[in-house]
Amino acid sequence: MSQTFKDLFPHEITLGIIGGTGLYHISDSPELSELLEFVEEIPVVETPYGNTSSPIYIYKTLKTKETFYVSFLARHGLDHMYSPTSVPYRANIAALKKLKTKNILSFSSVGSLKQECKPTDFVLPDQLIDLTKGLREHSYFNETGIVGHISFGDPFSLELRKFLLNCNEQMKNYSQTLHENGIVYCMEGPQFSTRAESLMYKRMGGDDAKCINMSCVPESKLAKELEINYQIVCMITDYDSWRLDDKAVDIQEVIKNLKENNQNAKIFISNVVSFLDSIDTSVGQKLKGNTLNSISVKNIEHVKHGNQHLSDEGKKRLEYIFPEW
Ligand SMILES: CSC[C@H]1O[C@H](OP(=O)(O)O)[C@H](O)[C@@H]1O
Ligand SMILES: Nc1ncnc2[nH]cnc12
Repeated sequence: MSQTFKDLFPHEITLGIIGGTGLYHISDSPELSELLEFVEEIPVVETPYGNTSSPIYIYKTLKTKETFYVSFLARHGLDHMYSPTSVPYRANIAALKKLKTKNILSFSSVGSLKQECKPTDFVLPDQLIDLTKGLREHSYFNETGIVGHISFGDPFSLELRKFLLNCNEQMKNYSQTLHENGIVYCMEGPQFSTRAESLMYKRMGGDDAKCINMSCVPESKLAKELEINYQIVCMITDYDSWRLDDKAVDIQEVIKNLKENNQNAKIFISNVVSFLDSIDTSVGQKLKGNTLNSISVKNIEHVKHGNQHLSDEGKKRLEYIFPEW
């Protein structure tokens, strides 16, 4: 049974976690069960953009001075039913916005484009290159009758990155290799790249080309449109297909490292949850108002007073994601 937004959770969510391939739950982790108490399961949420890909699980922190709420959603569904092209990205991010989510920490399995970035290493990219092919809905403005062009020069939240890097630095006993910046490419898939494509991406990004996945677009763009801080954590499973003396990536190669990566993801999450007291809760404020300011001047009147360009459906959708407008 799906649930409408009227019944959603009353508290603000400080950290909304999105799990990717292989990461479908966080409640099975011994590290996390000491830090987080399960509060509520919100069944698949019905939004004006369709249903979310999974229920949203809500937890509260146990060991922080202040109580924070943390949520978890599985990007591809609990049974991995949605391909990277068919994930209901707009519904997922809209539901997180409705839950008053301030920060999104998104996990993704990626191929490495650099020798030093080894399978099971993590990357916290600071840039992305969109290679998707226009098959996914990339914006909340489509079909509304208004036009918005948000700034996306910094696709990931600088403040959230700083907080995450700080958490990582403070965890002295944490041995996971984390590459602290670089470019993540997002391809359409579902097939992996050819060797020629893989080599081209590697050369195109030079030293900064770190990894490739199929899912941070449009997720990151939509989070920015809804003024939610967003950072992707890339977990390397393979060397993609640029190493000509090695075999080209296949799913068996990816699966080999999924278990270890997902265990490390849970350790990463526990580190972050342990430090939530030090998160700057005003970080989201920087994005506040950005999207309204990105709407073309002529359209502002449509938002405020409505007119023939704003359809009833468009209005319903905008009301869901931006009730403050
Ligand atoms: C299973 S390999 C390709 C698949 O894995 C990644 O998924 P996610 O980002 O959700 O962890 C990649 O983006 C592809 O969707
Ligand atoms: N080599 C690869 N290309 C795209 N997405 C991936 N996810 C995991 N490995 C990948």
